[in-house]
Amino acid sequence: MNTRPIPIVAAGERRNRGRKVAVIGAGSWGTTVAKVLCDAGCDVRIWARRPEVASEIQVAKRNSQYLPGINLPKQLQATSDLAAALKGARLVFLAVPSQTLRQNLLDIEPYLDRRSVLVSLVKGVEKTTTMRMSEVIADTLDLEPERIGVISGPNIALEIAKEQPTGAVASCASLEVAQEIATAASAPYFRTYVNTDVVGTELGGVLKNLIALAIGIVDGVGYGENTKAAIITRGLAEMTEFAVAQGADPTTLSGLAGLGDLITTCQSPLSRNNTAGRLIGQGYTQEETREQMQQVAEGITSVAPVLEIARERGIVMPIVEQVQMVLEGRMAPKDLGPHLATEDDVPQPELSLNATKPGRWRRLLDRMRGHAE
Ligand SMILES: NC(=O)c1ccc[n+]([C@@H]2O[C@H](COP(=O)([O-])OP(=O)(O)OC[C@H]3O[C@@H](n4cnc5c(N)ncnc54)[C@H](O)[C@@H]3O)[C@@H](O)[C@H]2O)c1
Ligand SMILES: O=P(O)(O)OC[C@H](O)CO
Repeated sequence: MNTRPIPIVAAGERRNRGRKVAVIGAGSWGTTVAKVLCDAGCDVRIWARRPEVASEIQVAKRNSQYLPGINLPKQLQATSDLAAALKGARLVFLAVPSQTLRQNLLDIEPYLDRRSVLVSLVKGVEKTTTMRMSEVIADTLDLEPERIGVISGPNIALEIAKEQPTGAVASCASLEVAQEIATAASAPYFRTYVNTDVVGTELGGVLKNLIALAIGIVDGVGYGENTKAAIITRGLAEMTEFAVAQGADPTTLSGLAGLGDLITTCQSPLSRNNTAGRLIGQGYTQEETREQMQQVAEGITSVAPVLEIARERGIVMPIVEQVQMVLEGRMAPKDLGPHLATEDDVPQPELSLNATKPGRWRRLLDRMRGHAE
């Protein structure tokens, strides 16, 4: 019997041989995912809005604006022609800003194969509708859930483009389709797990951006690690409560798409959300920060729609509320940290979930006093 281990690359290449995939959007994340897909053995076409970006990727195998210094795989094909990018693609990965996705979907609709699966790589919500990206896809293209997927995780593009190892989660209502997506997007330096919790996977990516803004703000003020650790810990509780109220599985939020992504975005100076927060903490206005940022910082746009949903559903999100107050100039950045607790007179027990909800708090106190319901 031949017991020699099969090299992962070869196995991946074999599984993906002849698999045609498209990536829509050639910013830092779209280009990085295109590299991962190529390294996994897929036949990849990336669409860039600007012809000069497509041309640089196609000819020089570089995307110098978004991934400076990275050599892209020689087999990667790039185009600014949507029809050419989508021809024959069963998996279509979407890496455009959240606020343009709806229009981008309308643009690609005529060229989609009727069996195509659309995979969102986007970590924002639509401001005008408060919809998650999978909801925008379903709403715009009227696709069944088995044709909509999501990938999310601790994924700073430049690190992955340098082949520094990490993981992510591919999610779809159909486990079989999630596995197909994960197989296509698994390279030796990029391990993709699967789940069927689209809501949790998607919201993990959205909500960690809001907590990373808070971390950036206190970093800009000059606060240290205690403040940040408190925000990350309480932030995860806020994220989990919000996501579970929308139907997410809480375990998703403690996995790569939740805690994992929260850690990387809060720690990395490469994170755009973290950077935007830091500029605001240093005293720049929201407008000045937007001008300085050359790239998408999804968190800034997601604060208002997330809070709109939270308020409608009675979910208390003190950190995100304070981020909004700071963004709008209603709170000084230096005041964000000390106000992590609610204004209740009674000291609260620390809970991973719902510590801020008065009803839950009262029930918990009752239980602690031995008056269980
Ligand atoms: N960069 C990362 O590390 C990373 C990792 C995971 C997820 N994401 C998510 O991926 C999404 C895309 O982010 P990114 O990092 O690639 O952003 P980016 O700023 O690097 O690139 C954005 C891309 O969108 C293009 N674009 C702008 N307006 C457009 C329009 N109207 N139509 C089509 N394309 C348009 C830009 O030309 C650019 O190619 C975001 O939701 C982000 O949260 C990013
Ligand atoms: O640069 P950010 O803040 O958009 O974060 C990038 C990724 O989402 C990290 O997983």
